[in-house]
Amino acid sequence: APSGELVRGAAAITSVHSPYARLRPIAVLSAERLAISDLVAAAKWGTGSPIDDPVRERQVLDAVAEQARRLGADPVVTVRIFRDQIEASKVVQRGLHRVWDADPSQAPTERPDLGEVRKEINRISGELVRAIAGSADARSAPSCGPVLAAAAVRVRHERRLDGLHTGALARALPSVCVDGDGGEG
Ligand SMILES: C=C(O[C@@H]1C=C(C(=O)O)C=C[C@H]1O)C(=O)O
Repeated sequence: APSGELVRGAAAITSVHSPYARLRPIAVLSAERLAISDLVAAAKWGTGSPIDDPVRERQVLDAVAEQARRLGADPVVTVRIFRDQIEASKVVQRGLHRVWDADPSQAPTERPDLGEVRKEINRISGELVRAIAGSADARSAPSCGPVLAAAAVRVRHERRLDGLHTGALARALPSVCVDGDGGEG
């Protein structure tokens, strides 16, 4: 039989309370938000709608701040993380538009409705606010950076992310850990 120590070690890794279990959903939801950004890019392609939409960004940031407050989480930290999520979405959109400009045969032939796509973004953003609110301990632990990086690598492999989406995922995450680039430290 495995030693008690081994069992406790495995339990610590697989527990829903482990730092990995707390941080992995942030990486997963960030990757999902970036996958939806492909649809945002398709919705805007050929319409003249700009990739940067500061009015919509303000709405997104105000909404997540309010959700964080309702959950008793820190709205300032939540907004900081979402500024990176938005930048990452624009990395994906610009990258795809560049590819489609260079080779129009790769461009989407159907145009999704931007309003519908944004409803999906809102849903994922709400889940992400919950994941942020539930991970305060893991985000302030010294292990946060390495654990989050491990989660991102795993998501990259599971979802077979291409270079564009891998780079964008890295752009989405630097403020998640309290001592990350966006932190006060
Ligand atoms: C995703 C969009 O593109 C950009 C990114 C946003 C986001 O990540 O929420 C919001 C507005 C745009 O600047 C969008 O227009 O909905």
